[in-house]
Amino acid sequence: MKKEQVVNCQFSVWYPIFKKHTIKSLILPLPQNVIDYLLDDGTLVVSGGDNNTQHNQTNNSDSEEEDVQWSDDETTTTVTAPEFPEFNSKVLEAINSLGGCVFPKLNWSAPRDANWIALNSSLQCQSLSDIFLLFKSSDFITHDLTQPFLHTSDEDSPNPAINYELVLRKWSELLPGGEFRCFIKENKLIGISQRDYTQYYHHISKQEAQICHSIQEFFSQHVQYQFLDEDFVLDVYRDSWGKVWLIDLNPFGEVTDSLLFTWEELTSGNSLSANQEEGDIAQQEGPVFRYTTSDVTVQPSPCLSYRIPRDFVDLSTGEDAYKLIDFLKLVRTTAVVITQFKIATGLL
Ligand SMILES: Nc1ncnc2c1ncn2[C@@H]1O[C@H](COP(=O)(O)OP(=O)(O)OP(=O)(O)O)[C@@H](O)[C@H]1O
Repeated sequence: MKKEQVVNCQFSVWYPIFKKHTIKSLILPLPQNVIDYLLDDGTLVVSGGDNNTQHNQTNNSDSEEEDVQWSDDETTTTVTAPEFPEFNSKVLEAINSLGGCVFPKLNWSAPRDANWIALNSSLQCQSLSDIFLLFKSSDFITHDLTQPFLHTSDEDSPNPAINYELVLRKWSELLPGGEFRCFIKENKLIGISQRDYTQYYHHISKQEAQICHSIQEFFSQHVQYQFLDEDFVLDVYRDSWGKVWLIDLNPFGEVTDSLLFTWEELTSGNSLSANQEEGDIAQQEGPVFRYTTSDVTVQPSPCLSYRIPRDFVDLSTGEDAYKLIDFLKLVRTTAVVITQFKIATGLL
């Protein structure tokens, strides 16, 4: 996978090409001070309260009296949030024009690994502070900002310049059983995988031929030969009427999860073979379709390890589990207390 392929898979590159077949979205350039804020480790976020403000902590506060001590770490204290009034009003305007609820992304990634931190445990956002809370808690967002060209084969060539963007997509309730990932090589659809392979969906085994056919048709009518590259990965959604929508476009390579395939299989040049464990239909000249066929093969969710910091995952067994639960309760209570304090004192 070359750097150019990563550049081409940015939202702002593929969205104009496939606008008619995907969820309505708006793209806002991300100002440098917002990027700096997102990358600043010493700054924490407390969610809640007013939709227009975020509540954070930075170093070197001038307003010590208003501070709330949040941690023992001397470098981290609670102070008035940095404000980005101009950017904030652009974001709110965009959110309103998309119906009031959005799904946020950066150039490539959504903060899928951080939904556990949101009060509603969802990526649904109604304000800039909702977005900041998710972005600042997400390794996927940090990856976009700091190492977007990881796993590229031309790593010695200079990195292309990236204009960072906030992508706001109209919130849509997507049923996980309707999501599929398609692997396109040399402009041919070679493989389709159930996106959420951790679950068994009865309707997929019942309708495998129709699903495969509708995705193939969508691909050949609307996608094939339309994109800048001939190798890429497409995420699609088949709604309850059988209509297929484009959800996302990703680079064809290690940086993208190959789900029920392996990258070795996908890149070897050999035709994909049937897999005994998962549903797997191969039509002549058609893609191989893999899905989970029974509860027996169900696997743990790939995002499980992101819900809480890794050290806490280790703590979560044995007698230390109680300490972990107490700690998490304390974190949440502290966040609520800080928010209530700020509301009471007019800081929010
Ligand atoms: N507009 C939306 N409204 C609600 N949920 C959405 C929306 N867009 C995407 N999702 C959900 O979020 C998931 C991740 O979205 P998306 O593929 O855009 O993120 P990503 O970070 O690029 O993921 P990946 O790197 O795996 O491609 C989707 O599989 C879908 O379940």
